[in-house]
Amino acid sequence: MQPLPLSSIAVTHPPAKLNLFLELIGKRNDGYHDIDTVMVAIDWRDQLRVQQTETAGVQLSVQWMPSLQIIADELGVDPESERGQSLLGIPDDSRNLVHQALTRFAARFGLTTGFSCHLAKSIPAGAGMGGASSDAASALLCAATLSGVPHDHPDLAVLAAELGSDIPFFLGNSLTPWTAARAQGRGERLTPVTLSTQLNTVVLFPPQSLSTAKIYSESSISDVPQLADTFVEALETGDLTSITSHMCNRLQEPASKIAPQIDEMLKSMWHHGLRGCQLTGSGSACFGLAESPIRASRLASQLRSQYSAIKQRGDGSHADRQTLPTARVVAANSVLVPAGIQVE
Ligand SMILES: C[C@@](CO)(OP(=O)(O)O)[C@H](O)COP(=O)(O)OP(=O)(O)OC[C@H]1O[C@@H](n2ccc(N)nc2=O)[C@H](O)[C@@H]1O
Ligand SMILES: Nc1ncnc2c1ncn2[C@@H]1O[C@H](COP(=O)(O)OP(=O)(O)O)[C@@H](O)[C@H]1O
Repeated sequence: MQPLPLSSIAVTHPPAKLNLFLELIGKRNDGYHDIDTVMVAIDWRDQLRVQQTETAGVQLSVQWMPSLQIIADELGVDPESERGQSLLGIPDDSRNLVHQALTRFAARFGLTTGFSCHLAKSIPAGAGMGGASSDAASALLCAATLSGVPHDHPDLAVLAAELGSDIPFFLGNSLTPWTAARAQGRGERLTPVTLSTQLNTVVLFPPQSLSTAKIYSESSISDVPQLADTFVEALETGDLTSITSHMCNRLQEPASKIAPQIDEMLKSMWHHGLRGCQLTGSGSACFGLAESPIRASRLASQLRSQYSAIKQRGDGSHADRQTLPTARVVAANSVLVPAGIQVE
């Protein structure tokens, strides 16, 4: 495949993910955990635009969609405050996984050119929704598209696994994209899972981001870990009752101890009629399943109005908003990974 002209811009919409099942199998010598997890990609997306540049290096700009202030208001935080910064501050330098992915890609494929990219965020950070990992996988695929590297080049999977445990899931399989996959080992050993029906979810993100490393370090491994086999069979039947009765997330307990609002959110989600309500990944976002897209959007608006009613009852001052329970509420259905790439 030939490299595209430098004027070409690759555009894609990295999806978030939810862990429908997550069990800790054991502690590894490299400090990671052996896990057995089943992830599904959902239609809550960032937007990434990548262009090649004549000069080497990576320039990255980042913004929140639709705007930082609107997202901060939804979360009830002051974007200038320390809390707002820790929740909404996304690095635009080598700390960003997109920057790291493009830098490693250029080195691995011996490029003399560089990349300029713009990342528009919608997926909350520190939510357990894999936002950074999904952006990094999309950055690798955009770079491959622009520089004429086939999407099934084995070095892309190597780079993904080096960059993070969740990135191989989002890299997907360009020949047969998947909606859900079982991830074992650190998360790099993937087995596609057939979803016989679309999953309709409602996701709540409270104004609190959690450190993946800290949640893992506070977790404990069961004497009898459950494997995901039975859950995968349930998923393949598409029967919601069977699916929800086999869902689990071993990281929910340590996360709830650190962020007690998680238990409140889950109680409210069950009360509204969502099913299989649980934490995703290392949190802090929680999700539940609904019988249809219509019901998911109806339950999402009920939860949204419940939160805004609570906010209204406050005196509206910054201090008051900092303590009121708030959350971003989104209805999203399952989608394919990798996300498609358009070239402008
Ligand atoms: C928890 C999960 C579940 O899907 O997702 P998130 O909650 O991050 O979205 C993943 O295991 C996170 O994958 P990822 O976010 O890529 O983690 P990494 O950057 O590779 O690792 C961050 C830290 O988490 C811990 N870690 C991660 C993966 C793993 N299998 N065992 C671990 O103990 C390690 O302390 C590691 O240093
Ligand atoms: N492209 C990115 N988008 C969001 N956060 C990023 C990105 N690159 C690096 N980060 C950093 O990664 C952390 C959030 O990672 P993310 O994958 O969104 O959360 P989680 O691992 O909980 O799913 C934050 O500390 C953030 O500063």
